[in-house]
Amino acid sequence: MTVEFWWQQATAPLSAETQQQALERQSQLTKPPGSLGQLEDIAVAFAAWQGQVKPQINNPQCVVFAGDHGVVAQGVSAFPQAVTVEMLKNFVAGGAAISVLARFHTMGLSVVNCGTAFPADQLSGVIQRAVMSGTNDFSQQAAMSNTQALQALQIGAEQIDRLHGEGCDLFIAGEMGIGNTSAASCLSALLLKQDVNALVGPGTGVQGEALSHKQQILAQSCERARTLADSPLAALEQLGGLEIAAMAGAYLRAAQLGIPVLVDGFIASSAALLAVQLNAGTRDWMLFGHSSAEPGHRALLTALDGKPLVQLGMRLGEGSGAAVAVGLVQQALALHNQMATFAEAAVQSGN
Ligand SMILES: Cc1cc2ncn([C@H]3O[C@H](COP(=O)(O)O)[C@@H](O)[C@H]3O)c2cc1C
Ligand SMILES: O=C(O)c1cccnc1
Repeated sequence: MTVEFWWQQATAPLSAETQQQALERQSQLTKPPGSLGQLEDIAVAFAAWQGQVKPQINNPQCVVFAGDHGVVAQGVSAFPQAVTVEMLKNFVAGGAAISVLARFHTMGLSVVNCGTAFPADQLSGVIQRAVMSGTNDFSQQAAMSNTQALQALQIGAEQIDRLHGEGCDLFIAGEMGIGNTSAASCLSALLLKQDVNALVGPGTGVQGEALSHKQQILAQSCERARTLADSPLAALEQLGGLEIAAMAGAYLRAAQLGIPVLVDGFIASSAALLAVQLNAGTRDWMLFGHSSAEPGHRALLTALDGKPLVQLGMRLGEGSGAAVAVGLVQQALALHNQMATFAEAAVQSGN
């Protein structure tokens, strides 16, 4: 295959040898085979990723990518657009949900401005990478140009290059952007070739007539873009978001550099599907943190064949659903690494 774009380069290989050795170790631990369920699968996956029979996570990192959405002019969110930048301040000040969870798990947290409608360039502690002042209103025209889409994908890759240099061994992409359930719904509809109305949900709390209005605007937007979006990249340009593009770029580069990712909810999974459609090998490096209450998430998880670790009725984004699952991943590795074998504990094994 000719490589036209950076994301088409091969993703990192998995170690079949340490995967096999980890499976054998699981069969020798003092428990009935399979009794730790998905926790066993996580440990074996990390063994294959790290090329170590006893894998460890020492440096988990979360990056929240922020971007605004022109389509909010159509009244598709329950909150005003100014909240995107207001929340950027809150992330840095330590008061947002993801700030608390990052502290709780001793996980690094970075915040990247990919392009907001209100000024954010003076905010200290925010990595400034604005591509444009929020996307165009995609009910009327393409959300972004091809050049802007490529730039936004690159923002995510650049963050992974930085974190790889710092020894990151588990990555979470979070997002903030009023209106981004609309972008995620439309992008997913095109990528899944599904009716957008099956994917649209309340987001920040849009209900009743306002939800019908959101559905109508998003159906019109998909109709406008359908013939123009003849590739995953074109779908991103037509109906995506800057932060969604950056998340996809981050997933793509993480898979190339061999960093496992824990995917968050609906928005993150739309970026994950985009990444997998741009390079199928990206899927090999993904775990799924939770099942979001946003209805469209189920279709994305099905398409990605992802088994979420928890279902808590969360519908926040920011990377929060993946962050709560970090503790489960850490427990899976602790059990795998520290449990005694039948021989060590002098316990009789089954037949
Ligand atoms: C205070 C606040 C904090 C948030 N943190 C994440 N989101 C989430 O809600 C937004 C998407 O929902 P919609 O498409 O309905 O606007 C995104 O910013 C997402 O990250 C938030 C939303 C609000 C209001
Ligand atoms: O699941 C998500 O990512 C989500 C759901 C609602 C609002 N914001 C994000």
